[in-house]
Amino acid sequence: MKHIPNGKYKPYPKIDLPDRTWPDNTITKAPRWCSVDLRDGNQALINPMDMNKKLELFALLLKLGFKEIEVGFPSASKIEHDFLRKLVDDNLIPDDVTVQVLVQAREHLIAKTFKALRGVKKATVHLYNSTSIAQRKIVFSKTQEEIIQLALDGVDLVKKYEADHDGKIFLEYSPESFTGTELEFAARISNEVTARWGIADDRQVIINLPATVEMATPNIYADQVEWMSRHLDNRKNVIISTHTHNDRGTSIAATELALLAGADRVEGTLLSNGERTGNVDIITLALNMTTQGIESGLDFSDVNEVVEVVEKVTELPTHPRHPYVGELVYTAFSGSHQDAINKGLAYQQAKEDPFWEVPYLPIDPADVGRTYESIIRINSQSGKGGVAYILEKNYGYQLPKAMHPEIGRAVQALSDEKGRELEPEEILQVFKDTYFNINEHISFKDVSLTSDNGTSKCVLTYSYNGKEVTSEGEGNGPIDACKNALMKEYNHDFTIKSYSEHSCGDKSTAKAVAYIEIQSKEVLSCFGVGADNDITVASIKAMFCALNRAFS
Ligand SMILES: CC(=O)SCCNC(=O)CCNC(=O)[C@H](O)C(C)(C)COP(=O)(O)OP(=O)(O)OC[C@H]1O[C@@H](n2cnc3c(N)ncnc32)[C@H](O)[C@@H]1OP(=O)(O)O
Ligand SMILES: CC(C)C(=O)C(=O)O
Ligand SMILES: [Mg+2]
Repeated sequence: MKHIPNGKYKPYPKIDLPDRTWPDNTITKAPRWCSVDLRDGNQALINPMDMNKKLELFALLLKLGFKEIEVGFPSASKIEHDFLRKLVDDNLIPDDVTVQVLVQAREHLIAKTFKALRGVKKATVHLYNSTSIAQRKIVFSKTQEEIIQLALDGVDLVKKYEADHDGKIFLEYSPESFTGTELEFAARISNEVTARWGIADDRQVIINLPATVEMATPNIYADQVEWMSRHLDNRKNVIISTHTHNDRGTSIAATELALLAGADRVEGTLLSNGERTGNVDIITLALNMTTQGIESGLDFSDVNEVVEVVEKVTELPTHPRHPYVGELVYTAFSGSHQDAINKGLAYQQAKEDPFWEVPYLPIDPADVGRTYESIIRINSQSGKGGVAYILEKNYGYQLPKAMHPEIGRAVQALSDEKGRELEPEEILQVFKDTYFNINEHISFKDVSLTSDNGTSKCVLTYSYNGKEVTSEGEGNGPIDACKNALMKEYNHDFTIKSYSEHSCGDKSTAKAVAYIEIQSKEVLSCFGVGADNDITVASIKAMFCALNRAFS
């Protein structure tokens, strides 16, 4: 690895909180959710959304159940302004939804923001300024006092425009780049902001603690949130909000631990769209709660629709392994996983208690609008159980368990040869080639059967080495009678080791399928399959199939 100069990177300091309580807590209820897709998500896009895309995403967010939606930065550009106006003018904001707008502590921007908010019944004005050591020094060249003054000037301006606004205004304040800010300073500026706003029981304030850049392990963020929770004045009227980014890949963990540490509200996006590595993914957070039996308050019962809309408006693809929604997350390729899922699904279906205990699947795919059909796919890592599953679920063949290794080997030979995943049709073709499209030294032609006092009698016609033969036989059942008829001419001795049958298809197209396993001196086990409208004929065909496979 390239040499990195000593001291270029430094460890993030520990938080002095020896009596931290969050490690002993558990999440028992959902937080207040706020989507920032239309703002943080949008500002990070190669092509920011146009009006139609914003409207489509807004409609989706409402459908999912969001009650707080950051709709943009209306003072930033015409489209941001026009979108908010469109929502207001076309009456698209439901009464129980609060729209949120982001703004800097600058008068002309706050003035424009309130102009755009005209007619909004309930809005959160989200005021931010960076408080981090680096930004104070590099971007603003301001002292702590000057940065506090900047924030307080912003609060004064919001109050000034609030007075003329016909509707309810809530204040959200973000000490932006919180994770790069000394905790004492973050608490001080937040307390000055809430006091200047006039925090009270009927005038609560959202203090958002952004991991604008994720800089440390998630336990550190939890410590910071607990520390702030203890140091914020009038805590009962402060809504502590999280806003995590995913620079270190742990935004989900950081948010969950922050909830343990006392956060009340979560800002995030769908599928993690947002600056750089993205904002925290609300789908994952919410469905993590669902899998713990907690009502998330959001409806992710059709994740495919969510993915479709988000991919369309962001023009970004979704990783196939994205938690809960990726194309491959309800699919198992490897044999032991397939076997366990297969058994687990059967077990789950058979029991009355709803507790979900299917191995390898932390959530029932049906609960998020995904199907069982795609669960098991076949490649060279797959086992016999997966092959049997595909043949049963897709084509109705219920292969006896003892037959699984035989067909499993045939399918694996093909996937090894192809070096890729096999489609269900290719697996069916292997099945047909193995049991139906085979060389025949002996083939079934016709049978007539009678029964007399428990004895079956048959007249069996078949061709053997090119010659047509008709012979009679008796036995304790039709198959036994046919076997005895056959043995008068056929020169391979064999016994029938196992037999099973089932019907396949719906009433109008149903046919019988039979499986016969034979054994002889030369062959320990060989299966044959037969299908016919008549179950007895299907069984005889299965016997002929087994003989052809064993002795051709
Ligand atoms: C972490 C986040 O996601 S924060 C949100 C970031 N989102 C965006 O920036 C998207 C929308 N932003 C924009 O369109 C533009 O930046 C605007 C319209 C807001 C402002 O545009 P402009 O004034 O033309 O340019 P710009 O953003 O570069 O302004 C920088 C100035 O604002 C100051 N500034 C930056 N943030 C703030 C703030 N929160 N409060 C007050 N002043 C601020 C800077 O110190 C700088 O001051 P200087 O000109 O004295 O050096
Ligand atoms: C505006 C703020 C909250 C933000 O997006 C961030 O800090 O990441
Ligand atoms: Mg952000």
